[in-house]
Amino acid sequence: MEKISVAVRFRPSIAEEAAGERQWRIEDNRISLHRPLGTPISGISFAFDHVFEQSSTNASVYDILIKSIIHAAINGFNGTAFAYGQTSSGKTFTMNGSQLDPGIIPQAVRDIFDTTHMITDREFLVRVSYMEIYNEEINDLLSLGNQRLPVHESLERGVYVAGLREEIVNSADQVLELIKLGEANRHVGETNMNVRSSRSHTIFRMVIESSAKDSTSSVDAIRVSVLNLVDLAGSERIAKTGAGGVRLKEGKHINKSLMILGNVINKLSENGKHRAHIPYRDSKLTRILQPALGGNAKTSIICTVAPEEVHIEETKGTLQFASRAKRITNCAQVNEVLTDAALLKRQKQEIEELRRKLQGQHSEVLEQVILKQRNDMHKSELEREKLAMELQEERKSRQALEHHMGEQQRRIDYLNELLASNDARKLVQGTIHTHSSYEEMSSRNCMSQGNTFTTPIFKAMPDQFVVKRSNHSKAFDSSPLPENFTNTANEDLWLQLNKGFRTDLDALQMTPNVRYRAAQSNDTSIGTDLEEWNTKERCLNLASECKLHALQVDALKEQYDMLERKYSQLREENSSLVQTLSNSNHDVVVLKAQKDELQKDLNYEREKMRDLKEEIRLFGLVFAERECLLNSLYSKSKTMIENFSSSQII
Ligand SMILES: Nc1ncnc2c1ncn2[C@@H]1O[C@H](COP(=O)(O)OP(=O)(O)OP(=O)(O)O)[C@@H](O)[C@H]1O
Repeated sequence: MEKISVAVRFRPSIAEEAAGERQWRIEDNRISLHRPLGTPISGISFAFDHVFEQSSTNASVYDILIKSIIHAAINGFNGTAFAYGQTSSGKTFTMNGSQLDPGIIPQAVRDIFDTTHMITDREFLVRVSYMEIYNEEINDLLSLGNQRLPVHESLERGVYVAGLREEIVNSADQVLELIKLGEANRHVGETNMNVRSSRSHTIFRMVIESSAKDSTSSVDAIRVSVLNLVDLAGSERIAKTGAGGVRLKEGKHINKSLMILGNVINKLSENGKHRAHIPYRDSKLTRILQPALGGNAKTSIICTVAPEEVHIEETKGTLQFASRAKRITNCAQVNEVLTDAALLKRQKQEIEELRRKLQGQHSEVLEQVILKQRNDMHKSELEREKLAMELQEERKSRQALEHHMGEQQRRIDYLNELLASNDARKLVQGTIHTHSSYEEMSSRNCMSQGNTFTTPIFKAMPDQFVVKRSNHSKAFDSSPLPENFTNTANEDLWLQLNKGFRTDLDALQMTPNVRYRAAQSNDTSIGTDLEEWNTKERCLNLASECKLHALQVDALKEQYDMLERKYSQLREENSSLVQTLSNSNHDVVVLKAQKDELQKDLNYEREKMRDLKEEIRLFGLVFAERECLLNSLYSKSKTMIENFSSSQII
């Protein structure tokens, strides 16, 4: 068990400090508020793991607070670092930094690649993703088409965002390019407080998998760690940011999710014994950060604050949040995976084989080929996963619809049965003529009543309340309550009562243009008629609802078929990728054989050259010997000739 490490960072003051203002003072990682005259204000003093002054750099924040988490992540521990604070207090500056003073994210990326390159006995696979939570919806910052992604949970993967693009990477520069792309897609906007205010929470995620290089056994564990670097949107006072319209809506979502984060931290900071339910599920942010808050991760929070007097209340709020966060304990452990959940494990054999064969041959180019193939394989895996999920959803909604339709059908059957028994009863009583539709029934009723239509009585009605249509319809300006208000109403009366609301009269047109008379409450056939009428109408409604559902089912079936097609297309693509991979394996084998042949020829030539050299050397030796012999013969004969000539002269 270890505590979350919490630091506070003051951003440089924007305004000149005026005399007579309260001030924050920093002493040995303790922050306290002082009166203008310098005396401390009691009760406003906080201690943290570290406090960074206004002049601090991102490099020092990284070294003191973040580096250990990054190194632990390389060794298999989950890690999270996030920046929390009011708007314009320097969160984005801390996470992203500037050209001159790179922030935590670029420093972490460089550190990861520098460190993993130095570890020679392990092989690493790093993948990255980048998402934002904007107005409580998750968007993929690396793929614009991936919006409103769902959060899922599984035993193997824990809480994860389904369908998020993940890129396998092998250099810091490559990751920094991806971050640039993501930054361009992030929601930012201008407020009174910040010209480039982050309007969403962003989570930059790196998954680091590693395995021992010399391990050949397929049951060896692979370490998988997840590193989240989070730049939260800033809490804001709507009055201060001057937000309206879109900004206001964003601000409400931001404040709400930060409030839920605060709730989670409050609950976690309570004494373990009395700890209540932790509301992780109340927001997407807390759900995704769940392992970082009271779970299996090493976590650092950097709380950024503004030093100005005008922000004292917000700063106090941030410091209180930070104090509570300091009490949270996490339980981080190395994550070792034995199943196929590790990507490295799934890809390892093929890639290893390829790499072994390609060793020494244009290695940079071939590394790129391997990386591309890794990414293609991973992408098609993700795509397949997404499609499988969509298929499952479709299946569920189809099942639900079919179930619903079945229910409707049962209800229709039941109602038909009811009707049939009702008809039978009436036949026995001899009071009903056969009819097959609602219209028939209506006309039968009209005819059987002469020129009058018996309307059912639901409650006790006042005598006979009769509506009579006249042929003219005029709009009236006022509706004085008629003095002679009787039980008989004609259109004029309706118009007076409704201030000329014609819609009511239009509705009345649905009934035959005849004089109506309310039925007497003692008419015994009315109850049955009403039941029959209602039943028929419900039948008609249900039938049309069924038709609609059938249409929906057809559309869903089509969509389902389309998804199936897409799924099988992807499978094909995947198998063609595997085929390409095996082709390139084959090419590598051929290349290697050619190289071996050439090597053999070269060796043969070398040997020949050595023999020739030896021959030349021997020849040189013989030549020198002969030359020596000749020289001595020459000098001997020369001496002899001289001797001979001198003996002749004497
Ligand atoms: N430590 C710092 N050193 C230099 N400049 C800083 C520092 N912190 C913040 N700033 C500057 O202050 C301004 C606001 O900072 P930033 O955008 O990082 O705030 P924020 O907390 O991310 O705001 P929001 O929540 O609105 O997105 C920026 O211009 C940034 O460059």
